[in-house]
Amino acid sequence: MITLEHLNKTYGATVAVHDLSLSFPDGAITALLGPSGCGKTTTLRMINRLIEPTSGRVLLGGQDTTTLRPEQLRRGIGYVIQQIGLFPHLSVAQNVATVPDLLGWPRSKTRARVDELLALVGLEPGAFRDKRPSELSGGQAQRVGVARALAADPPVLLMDEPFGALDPLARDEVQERFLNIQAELRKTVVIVSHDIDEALRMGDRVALMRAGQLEQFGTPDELVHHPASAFVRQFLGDDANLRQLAGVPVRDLVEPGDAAGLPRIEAATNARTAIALMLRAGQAQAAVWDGDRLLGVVGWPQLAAGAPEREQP
Ligand SMILES: Nc1ncnc2c1ncn2[C@@H]1O[C@H](COP(=O)(O)OP(=O)(O)OP(=O)(O)O)[C@@H](O)[C@H]1O
Repeated sequence: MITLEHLNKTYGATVAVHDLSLSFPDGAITALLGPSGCGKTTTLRMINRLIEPTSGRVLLGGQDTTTLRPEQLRRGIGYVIQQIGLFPHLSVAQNVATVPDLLGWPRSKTRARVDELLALVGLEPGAFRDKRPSELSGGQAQRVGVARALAADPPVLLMDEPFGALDPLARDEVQERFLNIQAELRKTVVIVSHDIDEALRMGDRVALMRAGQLEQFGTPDELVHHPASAFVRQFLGDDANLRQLAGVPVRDLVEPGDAAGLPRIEAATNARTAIALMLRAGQAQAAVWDGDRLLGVVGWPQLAAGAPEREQP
């Protein structure tokens, strides 16, 4: 759906993006990853024309984006940034309704949509609809930002370090929630991150950039197990395997077995956390529960075997 063709952006003598050609798969999350200054944000912003390319093209559903008016283009593209920029004088509901209001949706339709989205991002509409941004925690504000970006149901969502300002616990929670939402909505998502854990966890695909160019594009498994260059291997680090486990819920690794006396872990717990819990409990196995349903057990062999190939959308 989104295709970059020989995209370049220069600022005087600085080459921010150099001859970048890349297609972002439909209905999947692609993480743009790379060291500071490698051109991630510039690339993202050329998709919604907040930055105009020096040369090259961006195609959206086959259409050259320069044939669309920027405002028209941006209404079809949700945009979430780190400093979410909620309007402080507007309520949560009014913030989420920004684009539907611009599009002139009837009030009742907008209201229903706002409540639906707040529920989707895990904010009880009755409790949060009328709050002001200043009354929200960082994680709650970020979820309102996601709800706002999804309000007009855009097929494409661009996210620039969306969870970067959150503490690790809140970040884990919001990432998990976003992945659950995405499993349902299947938007075409491009997420900029310099956080390797986040990119490996969130990305169905990862585009690793270096100095304005694409170093490797592939699934997290491909980057971890088949790095295309020494740079990729170094950038992901020696513990890339362990990092990747942070993206695998233990429900994917469960095997039948005797759960008696084993420590309990929830099915949604990621494999890396599971290892930590088992270490702490001094056990080589744990029982995996989905609420009050016992799914089976996981043990070192499954966990140590590394992350399985993930199903690709
Ligand atoms: N408006 C600008 N004027 C001049 N140079 C710029 C401008 N915007 C970006 N650059 C330069 O272009 C390069 C790429 O910047 P960009 O913000 O895209 O990197 P990034 O990968 O998103 O970095 P970070 O992870 O630090 O946000 C950098 O060298 C940056 O200094």
